[in-house]
Amino acid sequence: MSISARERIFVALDTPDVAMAIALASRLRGLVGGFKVGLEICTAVGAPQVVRALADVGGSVFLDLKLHDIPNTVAGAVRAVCALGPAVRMLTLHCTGGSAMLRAAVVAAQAMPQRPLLLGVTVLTSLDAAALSGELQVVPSVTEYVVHLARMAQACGLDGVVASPHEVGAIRAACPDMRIITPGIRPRWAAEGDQRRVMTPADALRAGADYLVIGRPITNPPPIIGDPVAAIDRLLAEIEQASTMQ
Ligand SMILES: O=c1ccn([C@@H]2O[C@H](COP(=O)(O)O)[C@@H](O)[C@H]2O)c(=O)[nH]1
Repeated sequence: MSISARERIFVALDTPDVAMAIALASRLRGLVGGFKVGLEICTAVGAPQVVRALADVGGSVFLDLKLHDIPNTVAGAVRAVCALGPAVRMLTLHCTGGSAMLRAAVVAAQAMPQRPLLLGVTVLTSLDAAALSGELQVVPSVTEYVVHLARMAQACGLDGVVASPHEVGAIRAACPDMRIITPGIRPRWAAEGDQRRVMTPADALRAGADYLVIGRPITNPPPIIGDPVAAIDRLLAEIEQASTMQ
């Protein structure tokens, strides 16, 4: 069954205010595929509270905790997330935690009655080639390193990876069965901000991304666009227009 562009969008609810996040999710439910919650709101109020509140709204939850610790600790955190129930559809962990950590996460999840998809974060979309080769001293190119991490994630049993849209083609060629989730999505009318490896929603979907994570362009759109609902309408119109021009 093919998935619509709308269903491929997860809105990043980056706020410490759970009431505000839930109000926005209630407004946007049905217009997008689901909601991504991460470090800001989960640190402010706790992941269980956030997940339960979003589940009450009826939203599908992408829990972007970016777990990165020793295998035993990550396994425990994965079990705790699994216990939150089926509302959590996806969970992230950093590939750079290494294969022992990734395998421990998979084993822990598989032992639970239900589990979310486990996604490995490759190279953060806020990093560019200069940061990777300079301050982080990573020798391969961004794409080579992302593909290396994706292959490792696949070998460890993860379900997919998080990467920039620029690496989707290379990941797809190396790991055809892995789901690919792309943040770093910027329509032409939205500010890049701290993101570095960005692409428009239409181009990211054309590149083959399975899901797009979009935060500020929807939650805080520029005045010429209007409010979050108008931003989604505009994004979808641009995706539709690009597909008819192909
Ligand atoms: O490499 C990554 C991994 C995760 N993210 C998260 O996605 C959203 C993007 O929000 P925008 O406002 O659209 O920039 C945010 O929650 C990040 O934590 C990412 O950007 N890059």
